Amino acid sequence: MYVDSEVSRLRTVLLHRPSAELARLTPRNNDSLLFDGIPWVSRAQEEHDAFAEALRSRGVEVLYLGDLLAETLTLPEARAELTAGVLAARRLGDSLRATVAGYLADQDPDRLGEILVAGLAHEEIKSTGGGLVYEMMDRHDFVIDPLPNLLFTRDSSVWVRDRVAVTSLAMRARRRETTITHAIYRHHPRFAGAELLFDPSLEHVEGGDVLVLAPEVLAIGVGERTTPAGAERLAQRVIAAGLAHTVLAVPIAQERATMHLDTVCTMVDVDAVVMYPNLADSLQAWTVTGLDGELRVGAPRPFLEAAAEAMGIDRLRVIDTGLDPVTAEREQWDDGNNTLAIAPRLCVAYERNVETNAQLERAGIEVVRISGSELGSGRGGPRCMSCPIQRDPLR
Ligand SMILES: NC(=[NH2+])NCCC[C@H](N)C(=O)O
Repeated sequence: MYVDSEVSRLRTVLLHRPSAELARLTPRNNDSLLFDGIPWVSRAQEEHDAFAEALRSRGVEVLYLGDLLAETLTLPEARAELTAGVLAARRLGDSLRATVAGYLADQDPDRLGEILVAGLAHEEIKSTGGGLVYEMMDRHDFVIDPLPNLLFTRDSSVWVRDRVAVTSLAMRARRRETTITHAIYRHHPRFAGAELLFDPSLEHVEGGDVLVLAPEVLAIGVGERTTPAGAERLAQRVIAAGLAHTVLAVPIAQERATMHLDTVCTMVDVDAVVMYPNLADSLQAWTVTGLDGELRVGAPRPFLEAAAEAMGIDRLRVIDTGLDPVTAEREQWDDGNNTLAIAPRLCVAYERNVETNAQLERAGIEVVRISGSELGSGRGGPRCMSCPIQRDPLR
């Protein structure tokens, strides 16, 4: 387990193959579950399988969150922890909580894992003892909420060198995701000895906001999901642990279109980014460094300048997608700027962003195109859907 850049050769990645949790989405709940549409589940799975295959065929080991979860649930301690995470929901009340506890106790690890991800509807359990909460619920109400955004494995954990930050997700619909990543990293033998850098009880930070620009240099977007306090806390942790010398806190608009820094900017080479042209010139950064155990905060300056200086390069190149503002806005919305680098100058992108991809290729970046007509309805691209666990060291 080791990640010290966004672009060096990718060896191992964590993905989540979407499944029954997507079938929980309806026009009544899709907004609160952070989807913009109702995906066709089997097509979304096909698209996701093609994404995984594109990575495997280029030598990347793909780990699936669902498999790791089922394996983790064979361990009694992990099982108890994950079950407790679900039962803690206050809205259950005592009698329904006891019913759900009994139901979960009867499930084998595979099925329990599925339930933790896909949730549980009222009609799927029978309460013998009645209870006011059970009686007053609609049969389609969720006793356990589904986690359709688990698809975006980027957000619930981040590796920085050999440590993992289990994040603190801001949106209610996603909070429980980190009980799963936390349990996997704490208990699964594959991650034995991994030290936790951050945990979900801390201030809000989401992985889509965290970019490892270069060894010891992080950029953290601050907006709808990551708060200034979250950025400060993560900066303090990585600097104190000697994992970074500089952290750039980058304000982004608190809007759905730009929910994470990686929706407007991702790296495609050791010194190049693809960036939403409508804000390439206006992005700013606060530079956070450490001195004698204290954090020092510099005055805000242009992001590209601050980044290049921290990275020790002359210039951070912006691949100029040359797009007119309307095309740029459309392709940004469809995650055109959300690429996943497999190696320097080799990235995965959604095929639908025709113009952005063409410009990337003109700039010498090889683009592996995947389809995302269904996957994209959750508003996330290849970077959002992947959590790199192992990359070759950059230098
Ligand atoms: N790293 C990312 N940009 N992730 C995208 C997450 C999309 C997800 N539907 C959400 O709203 O949270």
